[in-house]
Amino acid sequence: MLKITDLVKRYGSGDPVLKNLDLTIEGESVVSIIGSSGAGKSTLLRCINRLVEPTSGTIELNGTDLTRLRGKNLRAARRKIGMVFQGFNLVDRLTVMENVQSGRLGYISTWSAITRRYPKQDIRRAYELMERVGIAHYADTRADQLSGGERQRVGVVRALMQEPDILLADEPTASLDPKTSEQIMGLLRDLSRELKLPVLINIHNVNEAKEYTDRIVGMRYGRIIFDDKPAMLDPAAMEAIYAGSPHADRSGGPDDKAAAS
Ligand SMILES: Nc1ncnc2c1ncn2[C@@H]1O[C@H](COP(=O)(O)OP(=O)(O)OP(=O)(O)O)[C@@H](O)[C@H]1O
Repeated sequence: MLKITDLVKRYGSGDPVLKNLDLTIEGESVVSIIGSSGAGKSTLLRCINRLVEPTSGTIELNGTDLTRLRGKNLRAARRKIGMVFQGFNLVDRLTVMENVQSGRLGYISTWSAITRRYPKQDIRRAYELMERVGIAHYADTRADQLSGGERQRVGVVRALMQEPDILLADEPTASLDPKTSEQIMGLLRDLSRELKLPVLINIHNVNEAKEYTDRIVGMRYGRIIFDDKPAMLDPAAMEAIYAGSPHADRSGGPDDKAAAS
């Protein structure tokens, strides 16, 4: 369970960009965070894995307060947080298998990692996951030979190799065409169910949030102003979240066919 309490983030001496946020995510559920540009969605995700240092408040993952951890304990806790990125963050010149195995860094010895002598069980697990997402035949292919959707599948498998307790996805479909984008969202939803893994997705595409996630959290100016099932995201809620922001912010950008109501 992820339990965020009274989270504040201020960059430098400016106004807080996260203002006393409370958010709890239990069990296997797919939660999307929506909101206009600058609402604080990425900052929230980055506070959870401590890429950004929270100013105050607590972030508990299965009972451990992540905000208090340092050094070895922080590294151990981070292993339990899988991250999927908009730009995939793969190492292009490495193969798919090598990229996927980088999710095991921190679990295996430095020597094994440098010599790429991965433990048998890690190779077996990688193949299982790659089969599951349809990229096993690319195991020995360089990452830069793959399409965007395939690269994101590599990113997902790499995150799952960490045996995470939660998966965070920062605009995971923003670089993909609409069809591929839907496939990746469907995959994240299905994997959440199969692996009983909570997934938190920062997403601009409201239609995809409605279709593929169980719960929508709407942010505005650093606060959560909507937190409910997708069906409850009515025009009034949309207006509260997006009032005054450009149309593209409310839907999926220029490629999005049907604007959110
Ligand atoms: N490293 C930083 N230093 C200073 N201010 C920052 C930094 N990162 C983000 N901000 C500011 O914090 C606010 C929230 O930004 P954040 O990126 O979290 O919003 P967002 O909702 O994810 O936006 P987008 O959808 O455009 O990615 C913005 O005003 C932004 O300018």
